[in-house]
Order: sequence, then C-alpha cells, then structure tokens
Amino acid sequence: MSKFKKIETPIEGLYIIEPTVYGDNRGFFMESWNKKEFQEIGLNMEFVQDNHSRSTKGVLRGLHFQNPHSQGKLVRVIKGIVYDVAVDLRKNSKTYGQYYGIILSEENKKMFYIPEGFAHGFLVLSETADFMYKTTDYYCKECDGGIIWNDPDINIQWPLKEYVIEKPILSEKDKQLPTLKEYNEKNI
Ligand SMILES: Cc1cn([C@H]2C[C@H](O)[C@@H](COP(=O)(O)OP(=O)(O)O[C@H]3O[C@H](C)C(=O)[C@H](O)[C@H]3O)O2)c(=O)[nH]c1=O
Repeated sequence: MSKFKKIETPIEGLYIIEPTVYGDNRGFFMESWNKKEFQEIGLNMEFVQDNHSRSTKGVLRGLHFQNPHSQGKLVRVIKGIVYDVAVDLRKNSKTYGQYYGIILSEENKKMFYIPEGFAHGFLVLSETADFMYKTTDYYCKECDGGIIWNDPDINIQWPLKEYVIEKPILSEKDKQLPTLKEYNEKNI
C-alpha cells in the first residue's frame, strides 16, 4: 500500500495527494514525493525542477502556463495557507476551461498533482505563505503564458471576502494577462 493517497477531482488527471505523516513527540516526518510510491498509485510524472516561492497575504501568482514546454506540477504549502487553482487548457479535454480550486496549507499538508496542459495560480490567505513545487519541464522564459486571474468565462471563486482581502496583489506582468478568449484569438 502506497504512503500516498490519491483523491480524484472532477477533472480527469488532476488529483489531490495526501501523504502519510509520522508524528511523534519531536514533531513530524513525511515523504513529500517518492517515485516508486507515486507509481504504485498510477502517478508517473518525472520532475526536473524544484521551486520555492514566498508571498505575503493577498498575493495572487497566476494564472500561468508554459507553451510550449508545458509543466506538470506537484505543489504544496510548507508555511501558511493558499487557495490553489488549476485550469484545464488541454485542447480536447471535456473539461476544457473548467477549474478546480483547493486550500493547501502547512496544517493539511495536502498536495495538488497538476498534469501538463493546465494554467496554475494561487492566492495567499495567511500573513505569509511558502509554496513549494516540482515541475516536469524546465523554466522557459520565452514560453511563459498566462490568463488573467478574474477571467469572467472561467469565473474562479477566489475566497477574497472570506479572508478579508479587498483585492489581490499582482505582479505588473500578471496585471496585463489576457482572458482565455483573447489568448486563443491571438495564438490559434
Ligand atoms: C517560475 C520561475 C521564475 N524564475 C524567475 C523569473 C523571474 O525573475 C522571477 C519571478 O518569476 P515570476 O514572476 O514568473 O514568478 P511567479 O509569478 O511565481 O511564477 C510562477 O507562478 C505560478 C504559480 C506557477 O505555477 C509558475 O511556476 C510560475 O509562472 O523568478 C526562474 O528563474 N525560474 C522559474 O521556474
């Protein structure tokens, strides 16, 4: 039996992963990724890069993807709380344009397994959040693409009010991202 539990989402190939956490009087230990244990539950993404970002409350990073060199991701939060979102942009997917969001936190230790072909982003809900993730392809600046966080067609229900966030803090780059419709008009 694998040390990791794979939980389905309404979007095919997108999973919530729950690790086994070994607690004792010192604290806890957990494996955050194990190639063999992941293969045992049918998860075969091979990672080549490990990332760490830290953000303050209200920061929203995303919605990003690379095209070409789309990156599959295994994401988790080691400090704080975020609302993490994956948007299905796989051309022939029956859930194209649909999103799934999940709270990832230091406390719940949940991980989000996001295949290639998705846009990804997150909103920081705690004073600060440390976000760690592995990717299946290398960063490619020239391949950087993105969709605006509040695309009306995707209609992501970011928990801004629930966490008393008036409006998200975005990078200059993210402020100027197109909607999915605008992106497709320019890139098809
Ligand atoms: C992503 C990345 C960035 N950088 C450099 C490029 C910039 O000088 C600096 C910040 O980059 P950026 O503003 O694109 O970082 P984020 O806004 O956190 O971007 C990420 O945000 C969302 C949530 C993602 O899922 C992607 O991994 C990625 O797009 O780090 C690198 O050197 N390597 C990298 O892999």
